[in-house]
Amino acid sequence: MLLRFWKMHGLGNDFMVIDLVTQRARIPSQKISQWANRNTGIGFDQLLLVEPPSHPDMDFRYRIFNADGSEVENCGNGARCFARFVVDNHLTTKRDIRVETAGGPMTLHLADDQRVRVDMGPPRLTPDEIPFVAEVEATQYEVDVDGERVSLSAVSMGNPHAVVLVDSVDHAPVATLGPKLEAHERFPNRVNVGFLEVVSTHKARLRVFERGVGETRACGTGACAAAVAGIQQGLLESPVDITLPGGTLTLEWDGHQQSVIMTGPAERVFEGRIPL
Ligand SMILES: N[C@H](CCC[C@H](N)C(=O)O)C(=O)O
Repeated sequence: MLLRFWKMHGLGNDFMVIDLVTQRARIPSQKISQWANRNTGIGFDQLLLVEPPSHPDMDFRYRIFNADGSEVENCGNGARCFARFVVDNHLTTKRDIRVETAGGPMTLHLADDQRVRVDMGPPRLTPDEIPFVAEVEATQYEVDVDGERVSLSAVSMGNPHAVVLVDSVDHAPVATLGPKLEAHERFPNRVNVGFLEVVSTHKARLRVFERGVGETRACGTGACAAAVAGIQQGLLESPVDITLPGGTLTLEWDGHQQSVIMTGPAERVFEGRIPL
């Protein structure tokens, strides 16, 4: 069969998006890394599947697979593209769209200025929820990386994030420390690694070495986790504009049990068909 898909991106974090509501197909896991290949495939950071919901109070099921084929709990930039996809493909007439993910429920709102506002749910901060190996919950942890002591925050947005404060993202050790932390033994499910530079109380810069991908142009859940870590440490105040290499997201968070609200763009690049 020929499978219809859209290529989309959120601030350069790019996706293959497949409608499995009007198309019936099972995607073999080995196809994901083949399609993700930027030389011999379509090329993307994540594959997003749009599926019918399994809960009556949800509009869709939203599944996310990294370029390495691993299925993950959440993708913030992908959530914005998901909203644009289902509205532009007339899969819903709603503008507040409830989706179920492996990391929990979210509400996506397509705003009039073409930006998308996502209620990402509350951050999860206890070590067990992240998961992260630690005796007690803290805003900062010390982790040994090849004999080097690294201070980091650990936050889950459904998916796990480590946030490392740096003086400048331009000189951050993304390519060296990123992969070491991604696979660190204290993160049993591996982890996304954010490098956060605080510019002012309402502005920051961020680069993210994503679990299962490597450094991306932007990471929505990473921006959420960085905002939470900065606010918890009194370095940032809500709302926070976080600028990543691909552009800027706006994050709002009023404290522990509250949802993190993320607002940003979602773009369609092209439509395609691929043999399956
Ligand atoms: N690499 C992430 C999934 C995609 C997250 C990112 N693309 C976003 O926008 O949140 C993980 O393994 O948890």
